[in-house]
Amino acid sequence: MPKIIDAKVIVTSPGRNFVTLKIVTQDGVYGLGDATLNGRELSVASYLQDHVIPCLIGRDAHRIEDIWQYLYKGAYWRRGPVTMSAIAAVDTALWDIKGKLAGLSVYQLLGGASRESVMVYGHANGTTIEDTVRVALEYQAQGYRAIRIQCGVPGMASTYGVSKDKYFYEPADADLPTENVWNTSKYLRVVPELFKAAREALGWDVHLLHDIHHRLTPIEAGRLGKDLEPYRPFWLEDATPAENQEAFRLIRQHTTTPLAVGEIFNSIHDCRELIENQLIDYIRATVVHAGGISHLRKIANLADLYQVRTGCHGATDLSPVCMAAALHFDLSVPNFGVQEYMRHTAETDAVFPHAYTFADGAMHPGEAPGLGVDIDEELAARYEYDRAFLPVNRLEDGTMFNW
Ligand SMILES: O=C(O)C(=O)C[C@H](O)[C@H](O)CO
Ligand SMILES: [Mg+2]
Repeated sequence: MPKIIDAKVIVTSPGRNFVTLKIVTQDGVYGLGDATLNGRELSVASYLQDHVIPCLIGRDAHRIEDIWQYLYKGAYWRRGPVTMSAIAAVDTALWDIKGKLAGLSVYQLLGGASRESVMVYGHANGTTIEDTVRVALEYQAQGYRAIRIQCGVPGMASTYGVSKDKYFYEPADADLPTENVWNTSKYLRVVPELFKAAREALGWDVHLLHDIHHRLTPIEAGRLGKDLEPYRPFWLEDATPAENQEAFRLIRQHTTTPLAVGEIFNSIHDCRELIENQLIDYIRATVVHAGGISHLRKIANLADLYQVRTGCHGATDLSPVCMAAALHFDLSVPNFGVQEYMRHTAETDAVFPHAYTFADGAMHPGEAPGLGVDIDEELAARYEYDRAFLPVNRLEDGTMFNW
């Protein structure tokens, strides 16, 4: 058996923080797993270092499911982003090892390709509608078939999804949380105008997506969904906070605009009712925050029964290790929908050399055995951890709100 003889956590910050688990087997084969939890990185690093790694040594790296169950049931304290990101890192690293030992890429182990490549969506953002449309046109010219559009809201100094750089969006921007201000009615006025302008400029052969980032009540989301129907959005994401899964029923009753949710979910139980009651169209849970490839497959299998498709989170805080794992998963699952793709910086790509590629608006994980992604540890060591928080959001009267 490929016995696990060593494991370590690598924290590096090539432009932003990443936590990576490296598991080494007795014959020198190693696997990588992403464990990055944006703004709370060191909690997962400690969970792995102090509580998981000691339990891995001596185990058979081939027994992925058994180790998953051991860490999940064995901890007694189930679920939660820290626990599930740590388990995800182990799971991902073990799939990487299994692929390397078999001489097969992970998607082959998952049943092989269900499609030739996976459609991705890029992020077009700008402070004005015109800026956003201009950037979206650039994405379209680069071959993207799906584009997320976000723009600034007149009268508000900042809003989610709008950055200074037109290509790189990095919300974890300060060593203490930045405070943003929010006004729902101003926002609700601008989004239909953005979609109208985007359809006029880009035409109808491109999918348009939008992220509400948990900021509306169900009835407000229903109204926005209805207002956007003439422009046929691909999806509206995170319309309302999803702790109460039932909340999506109200949105559903008012609009046929497809709904996506789940980037902050970490367990199948976070989305079971949403899926079984067909209250959503796309599930956005991802490898690193939802228990790894093994658990995400269970979510996708449940979703498939209800014609809910996948749309994995893929922001820059998910490292290239997670991106590779997501692409293997996307290529193999029958009910794939779309994959989010925010390019990493050149510094990040240098630390994590990878086999995945982008062409014509789609990506492929490549044929390298395992995940097809590595870490340059010497280079990684040059980028020290740099504390960074996600912003917080307040209403104009100072009330704490959803970011
Ligand atoms: O990519 C998205 O859809 C996001 O909403 C990005 C998140 O805000 C980001 O990943 C938080 O860490
Ligand atoms: Mg989102």
